[in-house]
Amino acid sequence: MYRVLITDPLSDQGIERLIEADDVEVVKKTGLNPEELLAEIEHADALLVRSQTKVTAEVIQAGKKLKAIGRAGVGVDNIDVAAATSRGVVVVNAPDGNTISTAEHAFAMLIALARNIPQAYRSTINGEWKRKQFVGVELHKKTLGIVGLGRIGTEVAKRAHAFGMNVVAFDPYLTAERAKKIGVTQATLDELYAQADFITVHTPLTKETRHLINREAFEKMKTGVRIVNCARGGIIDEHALLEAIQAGKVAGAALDVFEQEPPGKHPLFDLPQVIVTPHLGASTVEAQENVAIDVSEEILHILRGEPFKNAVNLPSIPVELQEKLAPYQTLAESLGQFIAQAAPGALHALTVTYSGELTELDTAPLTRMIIKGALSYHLSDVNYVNAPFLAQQRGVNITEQKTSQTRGFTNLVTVEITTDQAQRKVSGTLLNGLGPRIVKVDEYPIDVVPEGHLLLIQHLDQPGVIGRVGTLLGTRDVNIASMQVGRKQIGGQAIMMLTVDKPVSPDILAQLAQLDDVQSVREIDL
Ligand SMILES: NC(=O)C1=CN([C@@H]2O[C@H](COP(=O)(O)OP(=O)(O)OC[C@H]3O[C@@H](n4cnc5c(N)ncnc54)[C@H](O)[C@@H]3O)[C@@H](O)[C@H]2O)C=CC1
Ligand SMILES: O=C(O)CCC(=O)C(=O)O
Repeated sequence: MYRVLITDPLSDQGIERLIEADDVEVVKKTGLNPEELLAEIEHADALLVRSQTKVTAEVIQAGKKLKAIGRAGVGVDNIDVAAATSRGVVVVNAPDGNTISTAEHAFAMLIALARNIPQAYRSTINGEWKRKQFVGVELHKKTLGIVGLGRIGTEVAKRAHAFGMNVVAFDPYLTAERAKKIGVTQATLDELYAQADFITVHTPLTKETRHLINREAFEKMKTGVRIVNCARGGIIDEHALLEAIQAGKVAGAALDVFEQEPPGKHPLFDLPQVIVTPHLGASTVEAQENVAIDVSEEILHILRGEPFKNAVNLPSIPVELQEKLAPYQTLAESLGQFIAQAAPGALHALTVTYSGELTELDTAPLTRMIIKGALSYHLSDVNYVNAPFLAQQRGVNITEQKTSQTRGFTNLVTVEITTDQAQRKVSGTLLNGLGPRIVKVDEYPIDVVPEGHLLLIQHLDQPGVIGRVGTLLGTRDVNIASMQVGRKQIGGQAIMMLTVDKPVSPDILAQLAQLDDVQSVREIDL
């Protein structure tokens, strides 16, 4: 039974799938203080949050069983993703479910800002009738500058077109084709600042975007510009904004998000040109249901070991690619496990070479499986999420390459490692209908199913050696299920690969290594 802890208010309809799942126990505990959260997380297999819960490294560390953290929404700045990655915890979000709601909110803020709606409302209900004071401006024929043309920025652009606005956009990942398709003019930031009557930001908060809109940026803008931030507090330098409004450079600002949330009493709130909402972008019935459904499904997939798509700390893999790579996953992981056990010493470098039909595919996920397999021999707690991170942390040099040399196989994966004591190579293939096979160790051709208990014996190709190995194992009650011998030339170096029915004890391994013509013995458990 998986325990899923929910610590922020989520839509009840949205989490129905979790509640109804036979293998899940849902524990809802909102408003926990940090100590209570540390106590609760200890027993949780997954944690589900919105933006209130601060999922710190300490919380992740305390989650001994934690496998997944789900964010019902987009921004994961309340989660220490690096800490989750190093602990091998998958972080998933729900990036699509609140796009429309947030775009609509940004647009509502834009209109409210242009027409002074909140200020006029407050004045009117206070008994005033100040029609002259609240004269606004039209959006029609004005230029809207969008910084960040992702999901939400794009939806805002569509709405701006409906209002007859010209749209200029800056996004480092915006291509000319996409700009054309959306109907926006691609601009540099400086061009956008120089042209825009309204600016709305829709980027994540990153090192690059923190205080992107700062004093220098305001100086480059048109006098009378109006600014909207429904993305993340901190993208706009609030102090610089305050100065720019006081100086008359900025005519108004609409803010849904703040550097500190909740912001408490903020000097910006004393300015009549500033309108605010308490981080309401995603607060619609629809968005909350959508994100809760999406993230609940992702959590179920992760806990059940099924494919999932919205991981923040894993590269996203299109479903068609996942389907094509799925049959190779066992092969990849067992090649990693095999090679790590086949060579003594600390791993320094690992090179993976793909050939045949695999050269057509994005094989990065398979390399990740191979690294996971290789590291799991030396490290506990290594998984698909943290494997590359752990390898990098230990200075293991990972290389992935592709070659057209198929050596007669329709697909071939070769893993080569260098340790401080040895170099070894193993190649495997996926045989149609028969599953994974190890087809080569170093330069010796063999044909072995990569599973169970294996003995890899390096020896001289001399009469009697196979018999001596068989006799020793027989007298020590170790049954040999299969044996393969590979050699390059008669009487030269050779390898023997045996599949045995049970683990072999260290003293038997030592006796095997003492046999005449036997050079080395490695036990491999797959
Ligand atoms: N107020 C609220 O309640 C909500 C806020 N958000 C926030 O809105 C923001 C946008 O969300 P989405 O559109 O879903 O994300 P997205 O990932 O689809 O789009 C973000 C875009 O920003 C661009 N970008 C990144 N760095 C940039 C830079 N330095 N300059 C210009 N563009 C840059 C990216 O290329 C990307 O196209 C996020 O910060 C998210 O957390 C999202 C939902 C609700
Ligand atoms: O959960 C919320 O309402 C916040 C939504 C948000 O900011 C996001 O999805 O990035």
